[in-house]
Amino acid sequence: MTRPHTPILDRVDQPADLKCLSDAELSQLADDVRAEVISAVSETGGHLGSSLGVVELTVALHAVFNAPIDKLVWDVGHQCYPHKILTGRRDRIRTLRQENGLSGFTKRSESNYDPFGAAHSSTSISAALGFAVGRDMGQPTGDAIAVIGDGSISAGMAYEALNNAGAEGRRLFVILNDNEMSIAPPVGAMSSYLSGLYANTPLGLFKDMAEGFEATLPGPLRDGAKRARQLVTAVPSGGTLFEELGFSYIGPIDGHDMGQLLSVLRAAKTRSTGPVLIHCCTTKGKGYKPAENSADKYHGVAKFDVVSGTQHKAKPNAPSYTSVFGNALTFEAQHDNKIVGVTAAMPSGTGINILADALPKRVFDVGIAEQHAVTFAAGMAATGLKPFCAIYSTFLQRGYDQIVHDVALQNLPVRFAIDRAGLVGADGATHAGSFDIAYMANLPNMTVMAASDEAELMHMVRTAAEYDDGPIAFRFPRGEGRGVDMPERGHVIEIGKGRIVREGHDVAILSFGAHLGECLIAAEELEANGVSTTVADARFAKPLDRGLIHQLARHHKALITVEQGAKGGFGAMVLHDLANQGAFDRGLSVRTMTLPDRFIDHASPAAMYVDAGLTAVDIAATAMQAAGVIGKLPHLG
Ligand SMILES: Cc1ncc(C[n+]2csc(CCOP(=O)(O)OP(=O)(O)O)c2C)c(N)n1
Ligand SMILES: CC(=O)[C@@H](O)[C@H](O)COP(=O)(O)O
Ligand SMILES: [Mg+2]
Repeated sequence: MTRPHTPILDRVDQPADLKCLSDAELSQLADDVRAEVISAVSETGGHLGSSLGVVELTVALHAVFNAPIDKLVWDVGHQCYPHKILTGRRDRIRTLRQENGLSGFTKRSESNYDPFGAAHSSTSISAALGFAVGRDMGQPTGDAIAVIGDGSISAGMAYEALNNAGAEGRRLFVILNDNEMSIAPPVGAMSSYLSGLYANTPLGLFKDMAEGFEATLPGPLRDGAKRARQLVTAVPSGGTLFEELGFSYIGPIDGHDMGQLLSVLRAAKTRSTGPVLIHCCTTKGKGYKPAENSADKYHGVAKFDVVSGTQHKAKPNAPSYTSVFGNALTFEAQHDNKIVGVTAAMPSGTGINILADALPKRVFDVGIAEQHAVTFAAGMAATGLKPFCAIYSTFLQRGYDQIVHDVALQNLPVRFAIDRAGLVGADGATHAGSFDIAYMANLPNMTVMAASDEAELMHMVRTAAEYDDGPIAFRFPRGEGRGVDMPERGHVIEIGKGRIVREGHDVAILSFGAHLGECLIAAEELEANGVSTTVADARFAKPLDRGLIHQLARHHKALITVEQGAKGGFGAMVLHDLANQGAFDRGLSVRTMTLPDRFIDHASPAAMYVDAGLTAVDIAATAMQAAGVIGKLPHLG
């Protein structure tokens, strides 16, 4: 593959090297970095659009500030590829998101230029304020700079941080990277507010700032310039929300104009004593036409052809769980006008876009605001509506107190559609859906299901739609289904009832969720070793199918539970039940197979499950060991 010609970038190993470059060379460096990002991501896939949008900003920040003593905190971290290239990781940039390669996000263990890890949004201002306090209390820390996007600033945490930072009044820089995009076009009043801030101030008016900050400030009627001068003169005038919160506001500025960026950052660095917000306007996908022209601005892409922009996506063998969910929900909603869908800035990721296309008035995209999404759904449920709150397992963690306090405690029938359950692959540990079984199943009133295939998912959507007695959750993984036959419409499953999928008499494997396929493969291998194996699909972690568990416990030597989730989940529930029914007193041999008690690094999902010890071989080996059978696993080993 031809590598781009990058003469200036070739002279840069560390941010310190930028200090030797002229402003004109810094502009050329940005061009080189952009070419390198496009080339690298074409080979790895990843979050291209966001990274392309901050190329100039990244170069300017590293030219003006002094990382790693100054702390550059990237919100989400999905836009940090230019930062990685400039901070000693260029030699590994083509390993992005690959097994044993660079993470797709900032990660403390990867580089001391990543002072704070991320991947979930809206944490940067809080973390940067923490660094500012550390600095002021004598810790070896320089300036703290948070870079946060217009999508990410919609989350509650960002306001909690602005509120605190404004009151603290410490020197702190927040760069608002406003590209008028989240993953989807941004939603909400804050987004409109930000657009309004620069609607009447063409960015071109700030061009002169490239030649000198103070001397060339545009006229007094231009709000952004007025505020920039206010920073310089320290005369407060108020006006923007950020100023009301105690920040100096500068902007809007053109985030692709190196001259403007350098002037403003240098002035802010030299003069500010308190918190400053620099409103920087950028274009997601900047400088790569296929990205700029696409509806999602190439937010997240597969490997692609650089010339055409065509992505190399593998042909699916079965529909994705997400699309099965979206279609099933739409079908149910067409039959029940109380059903509504809620997403927190992930309409296509969750399949809620399918419902939105069919019934737009029945869908609510609340922005990146999972906590609000949950309580908002609870409010709707209290009126008799049937909200389906569709949130990835990992992001639902944000809304946990709301699940406990607003939903479960009040026994409100919110339906939680938990996508990306289990290990998700290239996004890695930050995005793994590891904990939801444990954190949902321990809640009074909550019903917890997991789909073992796409047909089961349809049944669970229907079951949830018709279940009104309290909150109910169903989880399903990222990616395609198992290719099973699907009904036209799901049927209602009896609450708390699992099913036997295969009958045997030595060992029972009780699967919860989408690892059923691996359990069935393991059963074949066990059979080949003379171990007759039952496989059951538990369907419910709560309420447990106690009758099924008793039956398996009584009629087998060993019982193995399998789940795509952390310890403390389904297996733990089964252990409690077995202990309390005295199964161990009768000598039953039990093993629980869960994700291990550690975070698993990014790789393909299959490789991550190997790392986790949750393959079909692992299941078969565990079952043989539990049953006291010595043998080999010829086909799998
Ligand atoms: C808590 C949380 N919810 C949802 C997401 C998924 N997510 C990742 S990036 C993103 C959009 C962020 O938009 P913005 O901050 O404007 O950055 P841009 O992608 O435009 O550069 C979303 C919704 C997340 N990472 N964290
Ligand atoms: C950065 C982020 O949080 C999202 O862009 C995420 O990577 C999307 O994941 P999916 O590809 O599984 O929708
Ligand atoms: Mg954005």
